[in-house]
Amino acid sequence: DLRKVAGSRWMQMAGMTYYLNMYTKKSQWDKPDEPASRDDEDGEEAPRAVQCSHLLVKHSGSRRPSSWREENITKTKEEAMEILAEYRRQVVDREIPFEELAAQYSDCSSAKRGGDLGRFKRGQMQKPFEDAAFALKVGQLSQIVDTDSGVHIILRTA
Ligand SMILES: N=C(N)NCCC[C@H](NC(=O)[C@@H]1CCC/C1=C/[C@H](COP(=O)(O)O)NC=O)C(N)=O
Repeated sequence: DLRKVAGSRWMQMAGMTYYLNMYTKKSQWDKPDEPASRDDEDGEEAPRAVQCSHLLVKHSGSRRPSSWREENITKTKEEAMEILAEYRRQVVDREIPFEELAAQYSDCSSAKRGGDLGRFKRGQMQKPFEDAAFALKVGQLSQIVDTDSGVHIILRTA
């Protein structure tokens, strides 16, 4: 019954007939026959907390279209995406270190720390950011991530 399954950190989603591993956030149709494991498919343990740096480019649709860099941010979301895609290319092609670009161009106050947000657990950051961050391996750079703050690239550092 549900309690026994849930007790083993699997959760049957109400009304649906699939099971969610509360550690890895992976879901499956068939009822699990053993307690949920922390390890995901490639044996990596699902982290409880991650440390990330990010480079945020805000736009006119951002929840707070203002930053230390620019009092009143009016660029469109499309323009922000183009700008951020170029920053991402410079990082991938190792033209400029991530920290340097974040320090100079990120619209988040974390720019002062090269984009470092410190360690955080699930439940602290906006969901799209959290999901992207927790899917990264240490040292990996995300694709462009869209939140109410604007558009970001995320580097997992620990
Ligand atoms: N725990 C740490 N270090 N700080 C608390 C973070 C709170 C969290 N923030 C975010 O989710 C945005 C997206 C990822 C980073 C982030 C930074 C925002 C972006 O700028 P804003 O849209 O706020 O002007 N600036 C600060 O909060 C939230 N739940 O709103």
